[in-house]
Amino acid sequence: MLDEKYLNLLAEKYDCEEKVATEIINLEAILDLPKGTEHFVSDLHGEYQAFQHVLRNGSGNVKVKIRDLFEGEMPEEELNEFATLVYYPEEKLQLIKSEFTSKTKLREWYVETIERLLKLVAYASSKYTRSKLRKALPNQFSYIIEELLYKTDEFTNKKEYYEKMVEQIIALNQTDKLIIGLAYTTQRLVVDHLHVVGDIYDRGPDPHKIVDTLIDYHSVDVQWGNHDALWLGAYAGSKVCLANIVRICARYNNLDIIEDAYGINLRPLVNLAEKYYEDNPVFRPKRISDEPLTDQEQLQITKIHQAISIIQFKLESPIIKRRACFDMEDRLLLEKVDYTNEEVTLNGVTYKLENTCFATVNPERPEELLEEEAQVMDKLLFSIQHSEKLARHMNFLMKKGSLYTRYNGNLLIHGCIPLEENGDMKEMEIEGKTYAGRELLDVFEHYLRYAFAHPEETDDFATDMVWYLWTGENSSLFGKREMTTFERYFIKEKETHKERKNPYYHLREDEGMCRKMLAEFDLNPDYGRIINGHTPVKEIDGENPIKANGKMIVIDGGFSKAYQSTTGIAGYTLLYNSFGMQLVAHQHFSSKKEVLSNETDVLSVKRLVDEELERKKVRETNIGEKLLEEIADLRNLRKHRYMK
Ligand SMILES: O=P(O)(O)OC[C@H]1O[C@](O)(COP(=O)(O)O)[C@@H](O)[C@@H]1O
Ligand SMILES: [Mn+2]
Repeated sequence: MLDEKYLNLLAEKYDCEEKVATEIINLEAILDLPKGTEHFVSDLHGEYQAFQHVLRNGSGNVKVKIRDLFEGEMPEEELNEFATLVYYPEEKLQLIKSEFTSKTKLREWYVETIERLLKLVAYASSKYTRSKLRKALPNQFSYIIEELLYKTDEFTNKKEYYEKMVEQIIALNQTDKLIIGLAYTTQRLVVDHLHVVGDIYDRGPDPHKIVDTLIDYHSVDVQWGNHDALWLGAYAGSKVCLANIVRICARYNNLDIIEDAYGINLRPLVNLAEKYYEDNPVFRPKRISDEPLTDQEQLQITKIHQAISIIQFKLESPIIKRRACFDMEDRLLLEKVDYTNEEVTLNGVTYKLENTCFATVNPERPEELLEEEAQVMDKLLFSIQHSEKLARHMNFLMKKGSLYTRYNGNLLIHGCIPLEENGDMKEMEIEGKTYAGRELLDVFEHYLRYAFAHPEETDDFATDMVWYLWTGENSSLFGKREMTTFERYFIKEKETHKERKNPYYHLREDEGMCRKMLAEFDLNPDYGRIINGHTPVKEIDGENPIKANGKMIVIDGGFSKAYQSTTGIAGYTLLYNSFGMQLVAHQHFSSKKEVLSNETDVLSVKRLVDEELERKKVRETNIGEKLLEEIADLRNLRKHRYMK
């Protein structure tokens, strides 16, 4: 029985029996609609343009709908042109219009295009309620579009009615806006809910634009990646996380993100860098941007990259020392260095150091920051915590994000569930208590949320823990024994660069193991799957993203341009509609310009993961569960208030 207070509140909204009944009827009907389409993406790594493309074409879903409707009726080129119009309506309209020489012909094209778009919207919305469709329509035209969508079928003089309306739309110069609106409505309808399985940030140039897009997206959740946690950590007051994000931006020639997108003043860091550092080949920026760097610019970035890397290594030491439970003593590398001979001994082997830049390191106390370095970090932290835009973006990540998500029976997680070689959940002792599996992840998330809520605390356990999530052995986001950043910069021998992966990464090939992990998260192993990002699937070497008899799907295919040569493709995405699950492999995306002019859709190859035996309904989804609860409440209200 619901308590009286709650019933009273509910009765305020449904203040007569008819309203209660109407809502019950409405919700019951929704339960029998087919489940909405879920779209999964991961490891976007700042590649805004490529992300936009898969979002706009719904991982090929828009084209499928267009084909269903118009194949045979339109020749292939026209199909492609129409699809491109739906993806990039503003730009494509301009291109198409510029090719018309006669007004009458353009008018004919308008009439036909509007009609086609209306058909497409009607088709794409056929599994949704009218109210949902209404919400997806461009506000200023919703009335007209609804008239066109619904009335046309009912009247015998439908042709005339339709023509009259379209004629007026054209006469009043509203056509372009209407076409654009209908195109966006289609994009929105083909995907009901978007999951971003981590790593929005780092390596690529535009993570901030991706987050802006996600903020405006109609329905989305995020599973944090290790790179996202790094940004959250920086904002939450972790200086070592902050040093890392600046280092990665310098490494990939993306300091614009920090300076221009988030408005952070890098001057103090630049001054420090100019004072202590020279050119150094391993610290030259990796990413070649559209506008090549001048030698001067490249040199400056190279210096910044060294300055911030050394600060990062220094900042790691005290954390490792004060947090025994992180078990990272072997990462106290600055202290292991023999500064006279420029050597370091790791696991009993002595290696020569190359490309060193230890001008600010005091061999007696290597972890000590110079006064200037400390000031740089204080200033950087102050500006990062006062960037209005970053605050907005980080708050969004907190609101819509989590370490893992249980959704419609599946487990979505960026990295891993730390395991022992024998398949047991790996334990970690934190502040005197031992955790493993789901409990461990919940504790991690608790600390991250605590750190975020207390940005003024910079050296407390929770803040250090966020850095651990980036780089620690038991972190579900990282899942490797060590991050060999230091070795990769300073030691030539490749064996020192290796980062040993948690046994999870081979055990996940096993169906039984995946079932066990699903059960650990209270999901039904017969129906659920684990959806992972984080480790690039090397198609090139024949690796299969669908593992463990379909219980495990890894969708990091390399949106990140920097990684495409190792994966061989340009990313995977996953679609899950009422008929089942499909994996989409995307080929290299060159540019929006290329798509617009050649209408070559990025070739995407679909692979069936599984086909549902029966079409899945809303009733069987997370949303369905909520609706069932609402219905039960309403039935209660009906009984107690209206004695029915
Ligand atoms: O290719 P880069 O930029 O050197 O990055 C390598 C580092 O990135 C990591 O792979 C982490 O990033 P990912 O989450 O994208 O894998 C580290 O394990 C590794 O040390
Ligand atoms: Mn990752």
